[in-house]
Amino acid sequence: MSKRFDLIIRQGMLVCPEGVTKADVAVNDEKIVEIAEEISGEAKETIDAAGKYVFPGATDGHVHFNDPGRTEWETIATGSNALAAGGGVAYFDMPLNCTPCTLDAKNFKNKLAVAQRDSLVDYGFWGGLTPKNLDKLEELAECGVVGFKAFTCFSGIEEFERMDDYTALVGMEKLAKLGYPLMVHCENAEIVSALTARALANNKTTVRDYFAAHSPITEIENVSRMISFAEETGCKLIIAHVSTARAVELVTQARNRGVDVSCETIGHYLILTDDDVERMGTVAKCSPPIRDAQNQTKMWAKLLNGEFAFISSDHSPCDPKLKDGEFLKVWGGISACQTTLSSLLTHGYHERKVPLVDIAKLTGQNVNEVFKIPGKGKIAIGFDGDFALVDLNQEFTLHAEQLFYKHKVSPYVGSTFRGKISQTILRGKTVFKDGKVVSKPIGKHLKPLV
Ligand SMILES: NC(=O)NC(NC(N)=O)C(=O)[O-]
Ligand SMILES: [Zn+2]
Ligand SMILES: [Zn+2]
Repeated sequence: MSKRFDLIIRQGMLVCPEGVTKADVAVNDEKIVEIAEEISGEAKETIDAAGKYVFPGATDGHVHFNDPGRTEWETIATGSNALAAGGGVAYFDMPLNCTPCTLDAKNFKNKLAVAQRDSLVDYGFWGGLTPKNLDKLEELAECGVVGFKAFTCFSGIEEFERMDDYTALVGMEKLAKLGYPLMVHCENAEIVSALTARALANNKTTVRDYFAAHSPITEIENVSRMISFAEETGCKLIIAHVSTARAVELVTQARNRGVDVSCETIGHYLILTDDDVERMGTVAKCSPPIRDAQNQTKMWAKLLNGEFAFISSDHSPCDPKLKDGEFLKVWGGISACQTTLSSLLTHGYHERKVPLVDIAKLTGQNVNEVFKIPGKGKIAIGFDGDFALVDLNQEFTLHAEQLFYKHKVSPYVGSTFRGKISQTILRGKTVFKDGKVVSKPIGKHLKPLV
C-alpha cells in the first residue's frame, strides 16, 4: 500500500543544518516524517517547490507586540500576521510594552489568553525581572516563560523599572538556581541619563545629540559588568540587541573562558548606519542606537565568525504620533518583524556570501536551542513541519501597504530586497501565501524544557 502523508513539499532546495539539498519533505500530524530525494506516496496536499528554497520557518526571539494593554501600538493578531509574512512561524514576546507588564503569573496568563485567541503562529513569552518582582520569578518559571528580561537603563515604560545592581545580583542567583537565562538590555543608566539631561538643558535634541548620549562606551561598560555578575552567579546571560563589535568581543572572550554568556543582535545593526538614521529620522530611532559603517563592517565579520547566538527583529512599534517630534525626545523602537529574513538574504547571503545554512540557524534553530524549545527550528525528522518558501533571487521593493503591522511604518519601507517569502507553513498548515494571510490563528504556546 502506498504511503499517505498530510503534506509533501516536492523538489525544493531544502536548507537543512547539514547543507542545502534538493529533496522532498513530508509532514504527518504536524511533524516532518520523511526527507528524501524523491518520496513515493500520496499526500492530502502537495506543494511544487521546484526553483524555490525551503527554509525552516523563522523564530523571532525578541518582539514587542504590546498586547494586552497597548494595542493601539500593535497587537498579537497584527504582529503575528506580519511575522508569518516574513517567513516566521514563532516568536518570543517581551514582557514590556504590553500593560500590565509580564511580571507575575497573573499577567502572564492574561497575555496567554490573548495569544491563544489571536496568534497566527506559535509563541513563547519572556518574563520580566525588575526590583519589584524578585519574589515572582518562580511563578513565572512555572508558567513556562522562555527566560527573563531586564534593563540596566530606563526601559521607556515607567512600570518596567530598571534593574539596579542589587536586583541583578539576587535575580541572577535565583535564575541560576531555576535554570533560566537572563537577557539584559545593557546601557549605562548614569551616563545616558546625565548626558540626556545635559543635552535637553542645552536644547540639543538632534539625532547626533542622541547618538552622543548613547555612545558606544555606555554599552561596552555595561556588558562587561553584566558578564561579571554572570560569572559570579553562574546565571546564563544573553546580551540583548548588541550594537557594538567591541561588546561582542567582550562576550566572546568571556564565553571562551567558560562564562555562560552569549549575545543577540538585530538586523538594524547589520543593515543601517548612523548616516541612514540621520537621513530617515525618528522612524529609525532605537536603543542602543545604530552605529557607524566601520562598526557595521566589524559586526558582519563577527556574524561570519559565529559570534552571535541569534538574530532577532526587536520589533518595537508605537503609535506614529510618538515618533513625531525632536529626535532625542521621541519613542525609541523600530518595526521590523516582517523583514528580518529577507534582509539577511539580501545583505547577508547575496552581498556578503553568508551561507544560507548560517542564516537559517541564526533566525531559527539557534533560538530554539538556546531556549530549549523542543522540536522546532530545523528541517529534520521529528521536528515541526515549519517552512518558509523563498524565491531567493526575486527582487522586490517594500511598500507600506504590504506591511501587516498595525501601523504601516518602518525604516525598511522603500528598500529593495532580494529574497522574497512566497509561503509560510506552520506545523504542516499554510498560514501565509502570495502576500495574504490564509489561516485563522493557530499558534500554540511554546514552553522550554527546563
Ligand atoms: N521599551 C522597548 O520596547 N524598548 C526596546 N526599544 C528599542 N530597542 O529601541 C528595547 O528592546 O530596548
Ligand atoms: Zn532593549
Ligand atoms: Zn526590545
